[in-house]
Order: sequence, then C-alpha cells, then structure tokens
Amino acid sequence: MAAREGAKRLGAAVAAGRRPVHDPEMMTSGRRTVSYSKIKVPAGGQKIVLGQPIPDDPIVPYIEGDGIGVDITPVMIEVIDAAVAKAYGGKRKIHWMEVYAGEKATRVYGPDQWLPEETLAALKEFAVSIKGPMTTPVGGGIRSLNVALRQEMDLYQCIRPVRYFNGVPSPVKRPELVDMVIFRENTEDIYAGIEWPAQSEGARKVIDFLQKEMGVKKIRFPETSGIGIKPVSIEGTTRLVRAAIQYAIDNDRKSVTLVHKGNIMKFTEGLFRDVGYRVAQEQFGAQPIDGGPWSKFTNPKTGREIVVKDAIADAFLQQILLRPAEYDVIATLNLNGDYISDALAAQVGGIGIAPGANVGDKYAVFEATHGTAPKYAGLDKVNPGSLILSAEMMLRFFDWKEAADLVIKAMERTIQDKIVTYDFARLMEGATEVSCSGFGKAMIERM
Ligand SMILES: NC(=O)C1=CN([C@@H]2O[C@H](COP(=O)(O)OP(=O)(O)OC[C@H]3O[C@@H](n4cnc5c(N)ncnc54)[C@H](OP(=O)(O)O)[C@@H]3O)[C@@H](O)[C@H]2O)C=CC1
Ligand SMILES: O=C(O)CCC(=O)C(=O)O
Ligand SMILES: [Mg+2]
Repeated sequence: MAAREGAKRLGAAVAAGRRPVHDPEMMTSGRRTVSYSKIKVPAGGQKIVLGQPIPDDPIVPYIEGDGIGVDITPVMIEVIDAAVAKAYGGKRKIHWMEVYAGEKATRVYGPDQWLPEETLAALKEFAVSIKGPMTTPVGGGIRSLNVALRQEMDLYQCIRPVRYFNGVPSPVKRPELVDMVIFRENTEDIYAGIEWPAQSEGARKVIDFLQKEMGVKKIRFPETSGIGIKPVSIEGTTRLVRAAIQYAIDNDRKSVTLVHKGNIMKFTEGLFRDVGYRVAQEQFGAQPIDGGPWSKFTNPKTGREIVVKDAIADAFLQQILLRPAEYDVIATLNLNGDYISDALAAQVGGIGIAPGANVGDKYAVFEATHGTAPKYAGLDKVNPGSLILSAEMMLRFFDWKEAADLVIKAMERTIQDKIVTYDFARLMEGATEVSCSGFGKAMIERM
C-alpha cells in the first residue's frame, strides 16, 4: 500500500478522532529495538503500533518544552491522567515517558545537544507523542527545533482546530461564528530553512548564479541581500490538500478553502492553488462551479455538498474577521498557516487555548500553537489550555472518546464559572484569576 494512503488515513484519523485501520506497512516492530542512554522507558505500558488497536496502557513520550513548558506540561499530564482515570476507572492509563529536546536536552546530554538522536529515535519508536514549545532565537543561533522535528519525521500536516468556548473573552462581536480547522503544510515553503545571510559567501554565490546564469535583474541591493529559497512541490501540496479534503468528508464540513498568495508568488503559492483544485477534481470528483475555479462535490458519506474554493491570503485575513462563518476547513502553506493560526486563535480568545497536531504517514506529535512565552517561564501563570486541548486531540486519536469529552466538559465548565488564568481574567468582568496549576485543578474538580 502506498505510504501516502497511510498518511491520508492517519491524518484523517487524528483529525476525526479515529484510530487508523490496520496497515502492515505502517507498522513498526512490536518489540523494543532501541536502547536509550538517558530516556527511561516505563516498566509498565506498551508501545503504540500504528495500524493496530491502541493498547489500554500506551507509552507516550513527551517533551517538557522550554520557557513555560515547565509550567504547562505537568498540568497537562495531571488533567489528562484525571480524565482517563475518571472515564475508565483504572482500565486505561497513559504511561508517560519524558524525552528531551531544547534547553533541557543541553542540560541532560551536554552543550549543543538540542535534539539528541535518541529523542528522535524514541519519538519514532513510540509513534505518538506530545511536546511543549521550544525556543528559536531570532536571526542567528540554532534553527527551529520544532520545524526540524516536523521535517525529520515528515509530519507534513499541521492540524489546528479553532473553535470558541462559551464565556471566553474575545475582541470580536461574534466569536462563536469561528469554527475552522487549519491544515498547514508543515515541511516545505520558506520554512525549509534554505537561506544565506547577507554578505556571506553563500549569498554571494547564489546571487551571482541568479544574475549571471539565470538573467535575474530584480535583486534591488545585491551586495547586501540575504537570500532565502521557497520550495513548494506538487507532491507536498497534493498530500496536504488531500488530507484536508478527506477531513472535510469525514467530519461533514461544508467547504475547503485554499489560502495562498498565488497572484504574486505564481510558481509556489500559485502552484499550491492550482494543484489544490486539481486534487479536488481528479481525486474527489469535484466539478467546477460556473466555469470554475471554485468547485464542488458530493460528500460520499453524507450526501451533502462540499465546496472547494480559494482565497488570496491578505483578503482572507480580513474576511475571517468580517465573515468568519463562510470559512470552514483551511488548507494553506507553511508561513501562511503560521500567521493564520495565531490570528484565528486571537478571535476566539488567544493562543492560550489553541491546540494542534503535527501528523505524517507514520508518526504524530501533538503540540500547542503558542511558543515559550519566556517572560512567564516558571511563574505558574500562563494558560495550560492549549497543551491540554492538544492532548485532548490525542485522546480522540486513541478513540478514547469518553476521556476526551471529559476534558472538553471540564474546560467549558471552568471557563463558564469564570475561573481563568491571567490572559482571560484581564479581559473578563468578575473573573477569579487562578494560576496555571490552579486552572488544571479547577478543571479536574469539574470532570
Ligand atoms: N511550536 C513551538 O514550539 C513554538 C515556538 N515558538 C518560540 O517561542 C518563543 C517565544 O515566541 P513569541 O513570539 O514570544 O510567542 P509566544 O507564543 O511564546 O508568546 C507570545 C504571547 O502570547 C501569549 N501567550 C503565549 N502562550 C500563552 C499561554 N499559554 N497562556 C497565555 N498567553 C500565552 C502571551 O501574551 P501576553 O504577553 O499578552 O500575555 C505571550 O507573551 C520564540 O523563540 C519562538 O520561536 C513560537 C511559536 C511556536
Ligand atoms: O519553531 C518556532 O520557533 C516557531 C514555530 C511556530 O510559530 C509555529 O509552528 O506556529
Ligand atoms: Mg506560530
């Protein structure tokens, strides 16, 4: 079976909250094959093998994360353990296994060990994991470890649902109209990290090549330009758009919007749009509406219509504020998806409750949308909601629906009782402000 078929199913399964069907080619060995130096594999618990039923006692690796990782990760674990215990009375239990990346890895493994090999090996061996945020310095320094993980593990779908919880303070009048799921391409685009600093030998060589070999005359200041390359492929676009459309089918959604800047970047963002429509037409039987390019097809599962349309990114950013109800599933490129994630999260109360999952053919790594918020690190202050809701997505992937529902119910009740962290408290009348761990406790009390 083609790997991309496996990808389609795993991605759709994560997004739809179903476990993937049996597929021998997606299986890793049921036995332990790797020995670890610093990672302590729990004595109890079993490895998740994709394609087989999720065990009742899965081992789940987690990366604590930099900055506020130290605050939110233990709270997430406490809340998820409580939900699982309450839902299954001890019949099911996650065996958490800490693995190291980012600043903590440099403390455990030594200087410059930001993403140790055994961490990557463990994330692959145990297939499904969750991570806190990791710091990326601006300008120089190490490249993003978050992006590196996505690329190394080929986690090509970044799935970020954006929905409103009643009672959350929002800067818009009708936040409840926002109900979108972003499918962000996660391995290509300008995020590939192919770039050279201004005045470096690399930049000079590339500029020289462009000017002399390619006849490029449009580099305004060639002597002082940094250069970045933006690869966008037919394969990468096809698999991402296919996953987004499959999600729309599985979840009875109304539309899939391809968001791009293809009027300006014709052969990258424009390619994304064109290939996106082609996928809809050739793989899902979509037919052009009024001569196209918007297209539609009948959802084979529900008989309802799904429209595939596109929007240019700048216009899209104003439309999600003015007419959010018109947008549903969003498929977009890496950089656009990064911007859109935070912008949409703000409409429903901010990145304190914005969850996500990175999904590929063989592995899934769940993670919040936000970063390390360094000024709050270690203060037990920030909202743990994003990471808790990312773990809730993981529970749905396990098909542990009862536990996932408990997490959502507890989140709703806690917010409705106006027990919130600082980010919501500062915008709400009559709220009780609690700490990060206090919010977790309040959630557990309301399960
Ligand atoms: N996937 C990842 O691991 C990501 C990592 N990063 C990295 O994180 C670092 C910091 O990035 P930065 O641009 O400051 O973005 P952050 O997302 O870390 O923080 C920006 C602001 O968002 C608010 N915020 C973030 N998290 C929470 C939370 N849990 N609860 C409440 N409010 C929250 C805070 O707002 P306020 O100040 O208003 O209180 C915070 O100052 C960078 O190194 C960046 O590269 C960034 C994004 C994703
Ligand atoms: O990797 C980083 O530091 C930032 C990534 C990011 O903002 C994101 O994935 O949303
Ligand atoms: Mg981001």
